[in-house]
Amino acid sequence: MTCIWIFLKTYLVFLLLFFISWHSYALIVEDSTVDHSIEKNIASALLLTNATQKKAQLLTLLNKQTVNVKQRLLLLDSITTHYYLQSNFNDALLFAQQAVTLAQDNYLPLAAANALKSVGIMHYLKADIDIAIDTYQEALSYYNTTANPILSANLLNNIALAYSKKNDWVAALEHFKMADAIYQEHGSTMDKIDVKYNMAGLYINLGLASNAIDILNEVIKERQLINDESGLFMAYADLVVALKINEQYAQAMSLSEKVITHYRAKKDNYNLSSALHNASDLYMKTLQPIKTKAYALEAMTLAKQVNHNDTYIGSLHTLSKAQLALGELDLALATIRTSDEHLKTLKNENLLTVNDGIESLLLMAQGEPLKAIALYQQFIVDTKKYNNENFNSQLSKFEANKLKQELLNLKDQKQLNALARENDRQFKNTLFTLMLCTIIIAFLLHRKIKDKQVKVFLEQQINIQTSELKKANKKLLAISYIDGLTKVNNRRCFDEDIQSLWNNKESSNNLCHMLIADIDYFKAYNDAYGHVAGDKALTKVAEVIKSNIRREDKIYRYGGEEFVILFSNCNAELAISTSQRILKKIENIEIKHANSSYNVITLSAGICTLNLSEVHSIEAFIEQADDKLYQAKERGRNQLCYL
Ligand SMILES: Nc1nc2c(ncn2[C@@H]2O[C@H](COP(=O)(O)OP(=O)(O)OP(=O)(O)O)[C@@H](O)[C@H]2O)c(=O)[nH]1
Repeated sequence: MTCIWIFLKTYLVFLLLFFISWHSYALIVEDSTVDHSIEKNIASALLLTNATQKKAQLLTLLNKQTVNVKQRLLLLDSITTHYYLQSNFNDALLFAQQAVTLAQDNYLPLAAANALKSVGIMHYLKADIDIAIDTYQEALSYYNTTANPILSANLLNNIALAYSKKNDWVAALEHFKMADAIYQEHGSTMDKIDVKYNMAGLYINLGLASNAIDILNEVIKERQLINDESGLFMAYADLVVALKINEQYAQAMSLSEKVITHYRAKKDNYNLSSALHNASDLYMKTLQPIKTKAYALEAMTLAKQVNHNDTYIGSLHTLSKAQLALGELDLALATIRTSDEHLKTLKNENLLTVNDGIESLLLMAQGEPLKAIALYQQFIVDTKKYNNENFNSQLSKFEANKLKQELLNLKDQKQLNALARENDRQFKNTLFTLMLCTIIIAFLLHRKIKDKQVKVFLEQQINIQTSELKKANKKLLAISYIDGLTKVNNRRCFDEDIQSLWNNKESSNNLCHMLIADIDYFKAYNDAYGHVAGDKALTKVAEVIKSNIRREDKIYRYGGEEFVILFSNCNAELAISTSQRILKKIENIEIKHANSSYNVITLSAGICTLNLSEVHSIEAFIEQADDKLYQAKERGRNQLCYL
């Protein structure tokens, strides 16, 4: 046994050592596949503050052969981010696309989805909205396989924004709803604020400025609370636009200056160009053409640098209006024509019409009335069309109101859902409590019923047992006073009866007599016929005595072959004559007794009457009777002697 134990212990220690060595070996082998110097270099490159140096280092590392897939993906992503921050969306797009190919070739769904999302963002920023949406959808299919709801929601959000950009409000709303549903269940506070922010964007696009203002003020408060500076300024920028639409110019302008200062400090030219464009538009609306021109020119320059097409075209338009207001007719005309070129490529009919109006005014001012009239006619035709579109836009505003209602319903629905969930929870709690109470009550009732049943049963049992016990006691008591052999009263019974008789001797007028009888030569009988025959003879004698006395008289087996009779309520003559008759009867039944001088069983007896003046104790009374019995024996047996 000890040997087996030692063997087992050694085997276990060996196994443990083997496991530790194998694990260490595996770690070494795994480590050897990673080039740590590359990891360190990537980390130090990412920490560089000089953008040019950073890009150069990242590109150098990307070209190294020893870079593994994971590191390559990290590098591509960092380079994409670098170009994005530089607002170089074309180059950012190239590197993001490389990351997509690499991730797809290596079957890395999450990395592929992330890279596709970057590609989508770049297309969006380049205003290639349809391609952006397709790319986002492709990324979404990857995210769905990675089962990460928040990533999917973020993408749905991006898709919604892209649809907003396309003025496809229904699709935008649909995607916002899908994203919102996920955020409500799985999203962080930040995610939920982002949904609000995007909803505000939708309101701006729908022309529902006051709704947008309300939501944006909420978003601003929440972003201030969580110190989300970049999100906060994006909300400020949108609030500027919403305030402008709502014609709250003073507020819009002061906020606009704050936003410009922020983006200038951050050197974020993309957002700065938008902010400058919004400001120039604001100044034009408040009839400040010099400021309008300055801001529009700066916005154009920056927008061109960062390929922000919308801002560039919008700024050209504002600039032309400012130039016209300043009387710079040639410059205004040139600006309008440049704007026309861009609008034609973008097929923006509305703005083209507006440009025509401005241009005809300019031609008239320049002394070219024929051209001006032709253009004006064109302007009239287009304006009609534009007015129609304006009507349509009114219609779409009507639609927008419906959408607004739908958005509010969505909000209400959310509250209703929350309420329903709360009600459901409360209902379940109540149901559970009720069930618990019911179970407890049922249990208690069951116990009570059972207890009652048990109690009744026990009571019945007790009653039965008690009555049986009483019967048994009665029986026992009766038995305890009866002689087992002869079935007449025993000595105990006699002792109690004589005691009670003695106790009542003075109060009662009862005349009482005691007979003591003894079978003659009974020893000889036993000797001759045996004890069984002796017992039978004893029983027979008892029977004879019993059947010859009155109901009020009592027979007792006093001991061995001796019997006592207590006679009550009778005179001495009756007691003596009864006794003599009994003796005669015994003789006459002729129980054969060869060793007796009478040849049959006989009785000798002594009888006396209780006389209180003569006897002073029970014993004395018994002694009197006993003396008489002795006398009967002395006189030859088979006879009665009395006092
Ligand atoms: N068979 C039987 N014998 C008993 C019983 N009780 C007492 N005896 C017998 O009764 C006999 C009594 O004998 P004794 O006291 O000597 O008296 P006796 O032989 O009757 O003589 P006398 O009384 O002088 O006539 C004894 O032998 C007892 O054993 C009993 O329950 N059954």
